[in-house]
Amino acid sequence: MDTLIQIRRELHQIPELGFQEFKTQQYLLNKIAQFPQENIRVTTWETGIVVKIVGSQPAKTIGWRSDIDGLPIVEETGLPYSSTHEGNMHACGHDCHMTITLGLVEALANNQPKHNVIIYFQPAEEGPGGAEPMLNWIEAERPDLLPDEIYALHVAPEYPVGTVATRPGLLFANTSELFIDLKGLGGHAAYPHKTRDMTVAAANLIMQLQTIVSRNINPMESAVITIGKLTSGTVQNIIAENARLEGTIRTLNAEAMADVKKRVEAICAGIEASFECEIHIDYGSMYYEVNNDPECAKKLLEFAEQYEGATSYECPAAMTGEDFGYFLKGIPGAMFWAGANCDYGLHHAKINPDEELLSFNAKFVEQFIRSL
Ligand SMILES: CC(=O)N[C@@H](CCC[C@H](N)C(=O)O)C(=O)O
Repeated sequence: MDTLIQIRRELHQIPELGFQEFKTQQYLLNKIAQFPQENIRVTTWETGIVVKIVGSQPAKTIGWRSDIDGLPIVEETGLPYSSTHEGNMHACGHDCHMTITLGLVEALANNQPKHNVIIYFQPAEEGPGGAEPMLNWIEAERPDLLPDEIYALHVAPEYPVGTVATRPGLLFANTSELFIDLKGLGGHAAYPHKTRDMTVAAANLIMQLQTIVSRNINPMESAVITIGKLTSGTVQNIIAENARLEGTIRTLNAEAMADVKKRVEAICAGIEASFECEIHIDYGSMYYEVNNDPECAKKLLEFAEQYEGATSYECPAAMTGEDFGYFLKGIPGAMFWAGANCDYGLHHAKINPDEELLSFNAKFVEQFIRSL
């Protein structure tokens, strides 16, 4: 079996949530230790790793970032190399991102690049966010690990393998997590008039939250409010004293995010009054938008145009979030969608990327970095 496919399958079996990527970190360190070490400097931070490859005649430093965490999803692919961590799955392709990046490190370790290259294996992209604290550590303690420009990819199930899709400017949205706790008064299912039912309050709240996008956001702009999880009550014949909504907000700019949050708070105040309950809102972690440097995005698209087997595509922006946005806030660079050709989308329990994407992108990224 192709080495990269084997690596991807091994990583696929050990998905770990943000800042718990202990086995993943050890796996990556073991692999990196097998590559020629002369030009490699390895540093760890939390569950992440930074690898510096020293260039032969460095005039600049190029960065490449891979995220490393999995998601809390029960895998349903039925694959023989399914997750062995029950309840967790690499359902966002980070197993592929890590594999491609290991392929890149190996190639650069074997054949020294001209410029310095710094590789970031970054924890906790799905949450609570590893990029911002990793960058804070680098800026405070290891400024020598800051690159002059930086790139990253994300698998895209909807595109064929070989697709390199990106755009100058905004690629991914601003995000904010959203956790809402409701507290009322529980009691016997047969005596609703003596209780304050939080299942009914939560149901009303969800429906009212959906009016923010349809009634408060300018139709010429865009926003998303998704409640991905609702928990309420304890058993079928007790009225729920507590309920909790867990979701995410997506907008195309920071101002729209502030406007949406104002409406969330106003609607919650209304629910408190009408259902006689207490509501607590927690915005969890927020990700800065992924805003590609126009020149860097152009370089990627132009390189893909002339690269054999690649399809260069200037794609529309998406409401996905990515804490790679924090890297791009201070460093010019770009992210691209890498075609993964599969039937199920990101965050689905049956997602199964076409493994052809591994060797294609490992080579593509290596050649692109050498071209800079
Ligand atoms: C590429 C991707 O799917 N990223 C995640 C990032 C999640 C950020 C945060 N936990 C949130 O939900 O707001 C995404 O869901 O877009």
